[in-house]
Formats: sequence, structure tokens, C-alpha cells
Amino acid sequence: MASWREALRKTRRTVRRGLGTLFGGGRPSEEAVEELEENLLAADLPARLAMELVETAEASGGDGLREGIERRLIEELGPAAPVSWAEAPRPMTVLLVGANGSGKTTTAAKLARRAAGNGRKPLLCAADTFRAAGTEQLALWAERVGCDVVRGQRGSDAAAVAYDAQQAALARGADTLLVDTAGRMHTREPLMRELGKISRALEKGREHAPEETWIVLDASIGQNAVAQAKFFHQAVPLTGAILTKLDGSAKGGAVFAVRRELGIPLLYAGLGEGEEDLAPFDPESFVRSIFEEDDEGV
Ligand SMILES: Nc1nc2c(ncn2[C@@H]2O[C@H](COP(=O)(O)OP(=O)(O)OP(=O)(O)O)[C@@H](O)[C@H]2O)c(=O)[nH]1
Repeated sequence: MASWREALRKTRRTVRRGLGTLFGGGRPSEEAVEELEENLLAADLPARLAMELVETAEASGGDGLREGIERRLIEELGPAAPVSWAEAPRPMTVLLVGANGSGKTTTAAKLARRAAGNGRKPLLCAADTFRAAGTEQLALWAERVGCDVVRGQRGSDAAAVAYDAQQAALARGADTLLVDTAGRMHTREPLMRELGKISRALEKGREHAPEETWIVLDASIGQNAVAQAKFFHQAVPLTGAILTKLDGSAKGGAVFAVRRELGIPLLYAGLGEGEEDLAPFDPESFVRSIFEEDDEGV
């Protein structure tokens, strides 16, 4: 599995660029503090938070500055909120939603693998009825992670496919249904309404379903992910967020806006394209990987 440090290389470089001796002890120079401010904003930290850290640096005598900043940021993210697969209800349905290409299909497969690794019996549902390729891709992933998949006909009703998959899960004794939906632009109202329809179809099939509705957000779009997620939240109440492609993004600071403004737990982070590259979101590993010097001194 990709490590946090490896994955957050781009964000770390953005944050640490040109900081020289800022974290080396000694009173920070004005230039170094200015550089810090620019870097934090470039890494897409919310401006409010960046200002606060700059003030901390200005007031600091230098000693323990990095540790102080890290502590503040870890506190800002709040405690980790890991998914407890052992304690989660059985059966459980998880609806995955998000924009085009945000990483839903890949994440669905990664989650199936995790669920299976934690003693559950997952079933994947391809409720993307727009693109045959989308369904095909999930089927390939399912094979790779050794999980069954239920798919609908192209052009069929996504809500009906999800309903049938839930019945199939009950019939086959699968306790964790992961429903992969088609990617959609948050501004396309009919498509957003379809999410509500899928969710209601699941509830019709089984009371309390879907137990979870998780949004899959692409970290490379930075804080724009927040606005996007708010539209989805209106269409279907979200219970958690997964941030993908942190490894390809220099805008990892967006995590703070996502956490604070959405008010839903950050469950997992996508740290690579492989089936194992999904890590329970860990505020401490995240923050430390951004500020700690790496082997190349950056
Ligand atoms: N580097 C990296 N790439 C990722 C991650 N998650 C997904 N991807 C890549 O992002 C691309 C899109 O992923 P998909 O899973 O197909 O996205 P999707 O949301 O299902 O796409 P649509 O169904 O078309 O909306 C693929 O090339 C994935 O390999 C991640 O955490 N890190």
C-alpha cells in the first residue's frame, strides 16, 4: 500500500518550497513567513487557517514552530473516524456518489476488498447504466478483488438495478452491498434527482437502506470539492466522504475545508491507483506527511 509520506509528496513540496530554515529553530524571517503564507494558500489550505498559522509563525521564537503548526492542524481535523466493518450493520448497503471521474468505481472495488478483508461478504453493484464501459470497468475490478458483481442493462433504470442488486445481496447472503453510481455533474438537476430515486428504491427494498451514502471527491480539484459535495448533500444526505487522488494532488490542504465545511466524517483517502491504495483517513499521518522533511530534504 502506498504510504502517506509517498502519496503526499506533491502537497509537501508545495508547502515546504523555499522555506529554508523556517523550521530549523531561530526567529523566522519576514520573507520566510511570507513564503509560508503563499505556500499554504498554494496547497489550498483555507485562507482563514493559513492566516492563523502565519500569525503563529510571526509570534514564534522559532523553537517548536513546526510541531505547533502540526498540532493545530491535527486538532482542526478532529479525531479519526474509521469505518468499523466488524460493527457495521449486517446487511448494509453503501451508496457511492460523486462527479465524473472522481474515482467511484476504483474506490468501490477498494472498499469491497477491505470489507472482505474484515470478514464481510461484499457484493458490488454497477448502477452506472449510461456507459457500458463504466459497468465493464467495475466488472474487471470485481474480478481482480474476487467479489461478485451485479449489473444492469445499458440504458435501464439505475434505481431498478440498485433495487435488484439489494434483493440479490439478500438472496446470496452478501452482507455488504456497494452501489457504484454513474458520475454526474452537480449542476445537472435531473441527474441529481436520479440519486434520490436510487436511494428511495434501496429503502423500498429494505428498511433503513442505504445505511451509508458516501461521496467520492477528487482531491486534485482542491476546495472546489466542497461546493460540489454540497450539491450532492442536497440530493441525498451524505454520511461520509472519501478523498481520492491525494497522491496526484498538490492541493492536499483542501482536506481542511472538506472536513470543516461539510460536517461529515472523512473516512478514507485514495493514495494511489492500486487496489490496496485506500487508507483510513488519519489526521496525524496526513498532517505530519505534509510538514516533515523527506529524505531529499524537501
Ligand atoms: N492516483 C490515483 N488515481 C486514482 C485514485 N482513485 C481513482 N484513480 C484514477 O482515477 C481515474 C478515474 O477513476 P474511476 O474509478 O473510473 O472514476 P469514476 O468516478 O468511477 O468515473 P465515472 O464513472 O466515469 O464517473 C482512474 O484512472 C483511476 O485509476 C487515487 O486514489 N489515486
